[in-house]
Amino acid sequence: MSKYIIKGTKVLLELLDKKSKNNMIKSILADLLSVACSIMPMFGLYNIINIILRKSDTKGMFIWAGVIFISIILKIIFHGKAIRISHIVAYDTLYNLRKELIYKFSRLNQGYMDSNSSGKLKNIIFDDIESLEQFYGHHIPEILSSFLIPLVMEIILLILDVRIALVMLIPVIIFLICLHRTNVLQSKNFEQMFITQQNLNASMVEYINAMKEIKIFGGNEKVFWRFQQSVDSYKEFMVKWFKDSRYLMTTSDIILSSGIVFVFPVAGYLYINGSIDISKFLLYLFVSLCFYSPLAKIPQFTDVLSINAHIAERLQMLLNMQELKNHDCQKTCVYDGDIIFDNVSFGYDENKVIENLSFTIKKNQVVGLVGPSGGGKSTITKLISRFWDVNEGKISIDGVDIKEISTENLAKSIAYVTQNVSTFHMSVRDNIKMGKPDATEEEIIWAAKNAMCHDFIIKLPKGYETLLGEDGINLSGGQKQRIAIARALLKNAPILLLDEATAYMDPDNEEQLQKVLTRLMKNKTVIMIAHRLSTVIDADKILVLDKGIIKEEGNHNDLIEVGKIYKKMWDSFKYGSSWTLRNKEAE
Ligand SMILES: Nc1ncnc2c1ncn2[C@@H]1O[C@H](COP(=O)(O)OP(=O)(O)OP(=O)(O)O)[C@@H](O)[C@H]1O
Repeated sequence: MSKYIIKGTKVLLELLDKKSKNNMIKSILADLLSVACSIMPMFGLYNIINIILRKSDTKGMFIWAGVIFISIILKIIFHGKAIRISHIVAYDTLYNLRKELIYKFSRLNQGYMDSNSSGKLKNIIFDDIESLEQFYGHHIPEILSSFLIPLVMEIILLILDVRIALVMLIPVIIFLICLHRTNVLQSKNFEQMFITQQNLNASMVEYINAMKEIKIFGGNEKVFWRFQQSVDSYKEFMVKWFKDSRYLMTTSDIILSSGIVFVFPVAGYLYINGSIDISKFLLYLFVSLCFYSPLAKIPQFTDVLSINAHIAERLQMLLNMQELKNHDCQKTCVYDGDIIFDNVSFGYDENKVIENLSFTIKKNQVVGLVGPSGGGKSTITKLISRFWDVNEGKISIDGVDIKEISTENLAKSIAYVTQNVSTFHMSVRDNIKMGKPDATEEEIIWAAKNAMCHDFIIKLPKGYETLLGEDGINLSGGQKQRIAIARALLKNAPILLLDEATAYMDPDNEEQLQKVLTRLMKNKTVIMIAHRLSTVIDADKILVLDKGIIKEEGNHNDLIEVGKIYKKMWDSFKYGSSWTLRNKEAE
């Protein structure tokens, strides 16, 4: 076995918890007993042949036949037990790994989730982890018997006749050389295989997700070409790999099934020159028929083991990835003081999105963030929520660096409504209740009414019980946003982040909702990002952000008086609104 497989097997075993390790030992012990029971029939057969040849002791023959029968039954029982326990280990481990991984994802920098496609993440959580079942459920007990049965037979043959024992080994040696060479080739290719497989998976998900845009804007050929290219490169890679290893693979397959070709002439020669009697001759032939079949399973094991070992290493790397720094807060506190950006710099990659940014948002202040697209407005709200950690500088709430606040506490303190709201595959009521899991019916309806979604919810087929998501109802963008606002209202967190929270709504509804929000935002610290400037007109302070730098700061009237960027934006906004009105009037 190559070093790679040994190292990978070690990693696979490290992924087991203590209970599973103990169970694994039980499974191996049960399989060892089953191996002992597999050897017994050989003795029985040897004794039966002797009795037949001597034509004596027919009673003894039936006793040996009974021993063979009982050994077979015991083998079935022990092997069944070994497999049952190993499957408990397998599914416990898959469950634990999936749970740990999902928990890990929630503690990782959001950048990891963004830089990995959903296809890739699904691949890791579902396919990769599922494939480990082969190792834990089958290979641990079976691989042992595949080695042990021939090993015990070989020891017995060494005691009976060293010459036959050595001849038996010739095909095994050729087989092991081929197997080793195949494994070396495999370990060289595995990394590349995973990359091509992942590209294939990602391009397939991209193709399916982009179907809507393709239908509207065309470009099928270009996107399909990318998909086709990853299918082609996967095929080419696999074909080349099999081409390189074809002789090694076929030799290792065939050499074992032709083991008798080596044993038969040597045993025949020894019988003819009187070195062994006919019972030994028959026994050796019989053993040569059974000796090699367990070994034939080893290439399958090493194949799966190499894949599993590679997956296990990647999983371990992922599980050891650095999490967002997350000191547990000593007090059970909810942070609702001033939010201070102190010389903050941040970039998603090497390019800085925000540079040396400093500002203060006082407790219970309503602050509007405006500015050209791509200026870093959403990034500011994401940094406050710690989707990412700042590269330099410090963000503090209530005087505490947010890196020192447990993510749980920070999450309790913030309600965040984004442009792209996700609803979950559950009832409307449960979707709203996510803001406060123990909310009463009255509270849910209060939140829904204030977020202006009660009216459309009661018109849904099952009202608040209507299922959303894939097999349920699809809500419009504006309706989803109102559900998210209802969630935020229920949560009643001291800090409210609204990132284009009303962007999908029509102007009449938006205005109404804005009034409700203004009322409910009292006694909360609010950061509001808006392209429609009418939304932030009443804010205590407006920050005009461009290329990650605050260009202007003040309330609406101050900024109009300054007469620079904000004033220009306001004039364009007014012109846009009046243009719409004039056109409406003309209709
Ligand atoms: N996950 C990401 N990875 C890499 N770059 C990103 C990521 N998210 C945003 N950016 C980049 O960071 C910059 C600031 O983006 P941000 O979304 O904060 O701007 P914004 O002012 O909110 O824009 P908009 O008004 O269009 O929503 C942009 O150049 C954007 O391309």
